[in-house]
Amino acid sequence: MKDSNGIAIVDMSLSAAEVARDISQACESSGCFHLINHTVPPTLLADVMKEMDKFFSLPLEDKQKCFPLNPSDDRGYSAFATQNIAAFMGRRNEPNDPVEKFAYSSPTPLVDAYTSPNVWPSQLPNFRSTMEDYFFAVKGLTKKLFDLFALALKIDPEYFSTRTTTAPNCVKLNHYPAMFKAAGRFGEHTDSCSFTILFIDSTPNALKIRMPEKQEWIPVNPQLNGLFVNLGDVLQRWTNDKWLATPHRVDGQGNATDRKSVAFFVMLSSSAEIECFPSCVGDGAKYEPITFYDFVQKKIEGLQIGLK
Ligand SMILES: O=C(O)CCC(=O)C(=O)O
Ligand SMILES: [Fe+2]
Repeated sequence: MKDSNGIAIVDMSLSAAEVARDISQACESSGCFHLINHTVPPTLLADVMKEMDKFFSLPLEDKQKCFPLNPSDDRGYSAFATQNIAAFMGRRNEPNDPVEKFAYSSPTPLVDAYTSPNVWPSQLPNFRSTMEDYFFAVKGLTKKLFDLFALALKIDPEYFSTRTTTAPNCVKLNHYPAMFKAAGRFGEHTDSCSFTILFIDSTPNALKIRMPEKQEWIPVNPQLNGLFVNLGDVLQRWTNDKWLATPHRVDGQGNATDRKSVAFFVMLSSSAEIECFPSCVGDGAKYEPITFYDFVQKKIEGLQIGLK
């Protein structure tokens, strides 16, 4: 099944074998798919949007009380236009992204080199519990997806669980205020994690992915109560480029409306080695094994990452 723009729709109510087949086709051809009939309740999705609205509507000084204790921690509030995804991807001359964010990680403390403490607003009685419920609901979905990936790739499902025990999965709430000019909202990038589960609002033609075949940018318009999954660099590397990390960006269309999205980045434990799956090595692995921690550090430093 595909949407009107040709993006795969994976229906989780089908049999595991059928879902694994559809995921496999989508990941090989574009690295992304809509997910419908997943396990995250629509009422929770609606509550997340409601609480986000309340948070981003707070006066700036209240949001600033949620700055992380250590400024380099990716937690709590990041003010409007203070981050630059293009620089992270090695492009130095693009403006900061016109977005403000709130980031948090697992409600249960983890011992992992990437973990830093969550920060919560004190003014909103339901914000923290809603976001924690969302974390656990999506975490449960990631476990199901990992099992389906294992089926699709003919590997032991334990492969993923042993490498994600202390993974500092991170949720980012993104708020793009309305703007009356046609500037892009979030620059082109691939995510540095294994995969991302995105929950986007209904602003049309904002998020775009680049389809590998014709290199054209295709809009991602959400399915009703659906989620959108895009693979990150780690799954591409794990699969020796059989599955693709999807380049994506948020365009200026729809800028006249306020836009919100929620990204759940599915990470690995920092010390986990990323090594090509035996079932994908074929004529030889293209990449050296590397720990997840080193992989991300090297991406930040803009280095070639262990290409053979
Ligand atoms: O806002 C969006 O739809 C995409 C955000 C995104 O790509 C990211 O946070 O990595
Ligand atoms: Fe992204």
